[in-house]
Amino acid sequence: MTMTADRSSALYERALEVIPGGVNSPVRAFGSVGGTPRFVAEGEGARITDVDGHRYLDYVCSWGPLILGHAQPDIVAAARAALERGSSFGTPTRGEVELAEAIVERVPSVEQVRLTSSGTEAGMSAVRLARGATGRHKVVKFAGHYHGHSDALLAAAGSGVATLGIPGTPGVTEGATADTIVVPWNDREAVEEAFAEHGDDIAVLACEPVAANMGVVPPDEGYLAFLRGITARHGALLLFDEVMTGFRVARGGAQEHYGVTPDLTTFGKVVGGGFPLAAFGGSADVMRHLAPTGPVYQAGTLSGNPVAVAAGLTQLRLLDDAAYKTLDGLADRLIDGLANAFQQAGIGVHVQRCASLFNVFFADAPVRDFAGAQTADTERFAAFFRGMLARGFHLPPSQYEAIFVSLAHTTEDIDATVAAATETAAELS
Ligand SMILES: Cc1ncc(COP(=O)(O)O)c(C=O)c1O
Ligand SMILES: N[C@H](C=O)CCC(=O)O
Repeated sequence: MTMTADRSSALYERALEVIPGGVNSPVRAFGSVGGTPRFVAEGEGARITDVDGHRYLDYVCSWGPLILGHAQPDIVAAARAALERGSSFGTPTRGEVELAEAIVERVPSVEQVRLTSSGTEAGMSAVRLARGATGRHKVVKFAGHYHGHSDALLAAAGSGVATLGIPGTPGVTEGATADTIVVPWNDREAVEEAFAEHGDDIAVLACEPVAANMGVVPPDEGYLAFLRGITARHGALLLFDEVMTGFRVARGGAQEHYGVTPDLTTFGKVVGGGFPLAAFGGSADVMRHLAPTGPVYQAGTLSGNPVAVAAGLTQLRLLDDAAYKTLDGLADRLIDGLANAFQQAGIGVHVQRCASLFNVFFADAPVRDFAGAQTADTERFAAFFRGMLARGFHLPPSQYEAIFVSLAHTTEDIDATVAAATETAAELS
């Protein structure tokens, strides 16, 4: 069970000299679980191999995009063919139109869509558009929800901000968040109070329809419909950040799963097929405010990059109803197995989920909001993470993140994961 990580450690030492914290996104550091991040040499299907030659069953899947697994042959072929035709043109291509049509067809609330290179850009642009379209200033967001790292949305954020316990980010001025109102998730009264006080000036209420950057915390029954109602009554826009949930929890995302229609939606991860591509969209009436049609400026040198577009389009086309059924079935099997493993070990956990999006909270009670997530036992999560890594299972290195299964995982993989979790849980008890 002792695994040497000599080459990963050596690369990490080199990285620490030239890259802040040795990583290009904070969640990749093993900050809250201890040890050295594994430097990956290659991935295939559900597995990655690190530079020391160890193979891991991967449950990070690039933090969500790789819903079909690593180096999926159709995606590789589509990206390669696109690359051979040219990597970027800075002028429109057919693929962009086809990807926009594919999104619009799957997500009825979206009549028009603009492609960006990251979820952060999509969220930032959607908020700017909401402000421009309504002529209002304020944004309501939820504690523990993460919409990327643009200044106005970084207040009380989840993901790495939560993992590292960063209270507020230096460099984000008070002015930048002065119009951001943060409320607790699943709390109706707090939202009502925010609208009672600022209703005339709220441009947009943004949420992850399933919170998945503070662990996975689904909305209480009827909560999304409540948000739809109150925003509509006050003339504010409702923004669903479906960067995580889009094309994962259902073909049409969380809005299809819960039957609630937002005004604006952001996408990322799955829509880019593992390449830097994201998007935001909404009704034509709202989207017409964007330049060049309207005055709200938004742009990007590599937006709609043809290689990323080819990969994303191929991935979306492969995700039919049967694919989601299979994915949810794999998640069912894993979730049941994990719950049993911890029950046998006498360890209290709550495995929270929406479709195939889930995580394990070491907590006595279900988690409904960020404050609840913060009371879960992160030390125990870290010990579980280390036990699983040593057995060849690569989980996200934080309880504030979701665990991702892909269609490349097999039932045998899931059963092997459950067996490893059973051993690890027995060690923890
Ligand atoms: C829900 C959500 N929104 C936005 C983002 C930001 O996307 P990106 O990392 O591509 O900037 C992420 C992930 O990082 C996310 O999970
Ligand atoms: N939780 C983040 C997004 O989903 C993880 C990705 C990152 O920030 O690197």
